[in-house]
Amino acid sequence: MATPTIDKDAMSNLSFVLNKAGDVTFEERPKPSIPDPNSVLVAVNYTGICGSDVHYWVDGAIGSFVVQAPMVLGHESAGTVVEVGSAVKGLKPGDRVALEPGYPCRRCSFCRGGKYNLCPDIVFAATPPHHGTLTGLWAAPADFCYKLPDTVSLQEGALIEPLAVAVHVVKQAQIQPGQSVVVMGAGPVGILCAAVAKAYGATKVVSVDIVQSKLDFAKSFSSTHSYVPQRISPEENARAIRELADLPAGADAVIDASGAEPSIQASLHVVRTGGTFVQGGMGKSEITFPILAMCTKEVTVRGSFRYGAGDYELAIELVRTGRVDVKKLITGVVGFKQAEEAFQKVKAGEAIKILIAGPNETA
Ligand SMILES: NC(=O)c1ccc[n+]([C@@H]2O[C@H](COP(=O)([O-])OP(=O)(O)OC[C@H]3O[C@@H](n4cnc5c(N)ncnc54)[C@H](O)[C@@H]3O)[C@@H](O)[C@H]2O)c1
Ligand SMILES: OC[C@H](O)C(O)[C@@H](O)CO
Repeated sequence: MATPTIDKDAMSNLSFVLNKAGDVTFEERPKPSIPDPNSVLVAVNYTGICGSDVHYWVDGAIGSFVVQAPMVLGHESAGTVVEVGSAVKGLKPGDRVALEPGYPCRRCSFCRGGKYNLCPDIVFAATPPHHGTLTGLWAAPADFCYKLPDTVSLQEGALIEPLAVAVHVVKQAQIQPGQSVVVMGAGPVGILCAAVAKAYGATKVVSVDIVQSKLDFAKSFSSTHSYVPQRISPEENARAIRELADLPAGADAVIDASGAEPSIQASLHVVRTGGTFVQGGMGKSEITFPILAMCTKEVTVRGSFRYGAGDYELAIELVRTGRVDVKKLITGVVGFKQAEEAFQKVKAGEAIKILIAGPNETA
């Protein structure tokens, strides 16, 4: 097939810029060029809104990451390759790609040890001071752009990022076929963790959330059971979850995708002796933690941060094979100029995932 000609000079590089907390503007920024022979230029087609984008928009900071200069938001994107560097193999103009938005140094002990998500010098889109992908054109290393199969749409491609987060969490949980999993939180990440756990062979997947409508969606998507925490102690909520799902010994694995202290506490009581707990949610930095339950049950406790080697590939494969139907998470798609309204809807809890079309997207 002939390579399509894409005129990058005719493209807009309109960007959605956060100036400071609550203050966003649209700005036509200088077009990036390919920085080195192994990089590509991508026209961004669709971008999802992550809770972290909303946090930066509302508070101007997440923990020690503070927006000190105007920053383009967004990091959940898919796009179309416009131009490739001279050394790039395997990608050509016109290819549709999911963008992995964090670029590690490739030289530190974490990168060399295969855990590049832990690289201290990673340049991560829309984590200050680095600009994000809510922009027209994006330059990226070619090996962090994943070609989408023909049957996977660009809109689905924008959901590969949160799905890769869930893939990483589930890998950390080391879920085996036939096991039971409790997922605290049924936002996009929790829902996707539940779906990936099911794809890994978990036969009981319990979603827990304080919002009934989120649980209704989780049940329709992949969970086998759901539970709304009551105003009782974490131990009592854990007991209720075990009774509900017929797990008298507790769950093999528990994943926190809420960041909420009470659910982290309940997690340590619902996990079985010798089970695994994975912290994926990012809430308060310090909490009261049931450390004796962890000790006496010999619970394996793991963190999970972003995604690493193989996670994007597996996320794409889960979508290609229909095991995780990410389309169902898309509440709506808005034009680029409606980005702020889309952020408002996500903040108000009116959407699971809203996609923002890129400024060059006409559909
Ligand atoms: N570890 C990582 O690399 C990584 C990556 C992306 C997101 N995150 C974090 O994962 C979490 C989930 O992300 P998301 O986009 O789904 O966010 P979200 O805010 O949409 O989902 C959180 C869910 O937790 C629920 N919740 C709140 N309190 C609860 C409680 N006491 N018990 C049970 N559920 C409760 C909320 O109702 C909500 O549905 C967030 O904390 C986010 O910051 C972590
Ligand atoms: O999906 C990736 C996450 O949103 C980011 O790690 C963010 O939460 C912190 O920079």
